[in-house]
Amino acid sequence: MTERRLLLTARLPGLPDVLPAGLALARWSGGDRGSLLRAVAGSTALLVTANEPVDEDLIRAAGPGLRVVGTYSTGVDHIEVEACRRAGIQVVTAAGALAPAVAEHTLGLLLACARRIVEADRFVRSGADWRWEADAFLGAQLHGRRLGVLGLGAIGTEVARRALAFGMEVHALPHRPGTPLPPGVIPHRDLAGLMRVSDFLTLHVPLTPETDRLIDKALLTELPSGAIVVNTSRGRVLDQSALLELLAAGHLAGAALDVYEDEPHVPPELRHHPRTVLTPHIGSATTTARRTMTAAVLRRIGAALEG
Ligand SMILES: NC(=O)C1=CN([C@@H]2O[C@H](COP(=O)(O)OP(=O)(O)OC[C@H]3O[C@@H](n4cnc5c(N)ncnc54)[C@H](O)[C@@H]3O)[C@@H](O)[C@H]2O)C=CC1
Ligand SMILES: O=CC(=O)O
Repeated sequence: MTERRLLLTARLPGLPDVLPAGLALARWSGGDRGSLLRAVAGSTALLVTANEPVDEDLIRAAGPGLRVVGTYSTGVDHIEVEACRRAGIQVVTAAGALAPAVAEHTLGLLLACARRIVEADRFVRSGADWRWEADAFLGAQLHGRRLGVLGLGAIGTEVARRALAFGMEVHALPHRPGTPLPPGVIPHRDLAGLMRVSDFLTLHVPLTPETDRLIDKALLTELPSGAIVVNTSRGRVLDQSALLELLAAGHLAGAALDVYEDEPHVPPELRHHPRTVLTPHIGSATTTARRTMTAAVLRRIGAALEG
């Protein structure tokens, strides 16, 4: 019997504990696309991260033995799911394991931006001479203010619950009309209406043809003046140039981003703006979430291979 091989493209926390039985592990140690195409040949299963697009070239390079592609993520926008389906390859994800971690990061970004924590931290570290002043580093309070949540799935719902606990008024747009929302969340009928009430806007939709640059300049302009935008979904859900324009014009007070249009490139205008808070796509980066993600995706790869 030929050996069944699982090719991994990354180091995964918690891996030695949870490897499915009957699979030999191979690791791609990084490099250019060509080296990944060579490494995948003959694999039965492939476990990628959101950094590695899974397209027809990769499927062809793997050969006919490839039966399952697992991704160490919730999002599948880097995977040509239809091409996998045509080739009889199942796609499994780490969904479900990371929503609390991403929700905590989202609230962390929101607080950091609204309360100017990163700016204030830089100021203290600069060694500047300071004393308490009544009008220094004035920021926006979350309590009593309105948060618009776009995408009320696993992560958006966790964010909404935490925001309600902070005393915020939480507004959202049900994806399908009539879908019940979590208790306490105020429903809207259209996106422009949601924008108009959002002192803070947080994005949690997957990147799909429908959501690609969904939040464009017209919608950003509908936000109240002084609004803050938080994005931990995918960079391309938001028109990044429009965001920059509205930040520069002062219509938006700030932006807190974990994801970017063209990762890992972050434009200088974003990096140098005093009211942006920027993290390098680390929404799910807690030890707990990452170990749970490893276990979840490997269990799903094992189950897919067992049929
Ligand atoms: N920054 C990070 O490290 C992470 C980012 N993500 C991103 O967050 C996204 C969401 O993750 P989950 O909440 O787990 O996914 P999910 O599938 O549970 O929720 C997505 C929700 O968005 C809704 N939706 C889709 N299109 C919509 C539209 N046009 N208008 C309104 N609602 C719409 C869906 O109905 C669903 O309720 C992922 O697809 C991924 O891109 C996920 C994990 C970590
Ligand atoms: O971006 C990360 C994911 O899990 O999706």
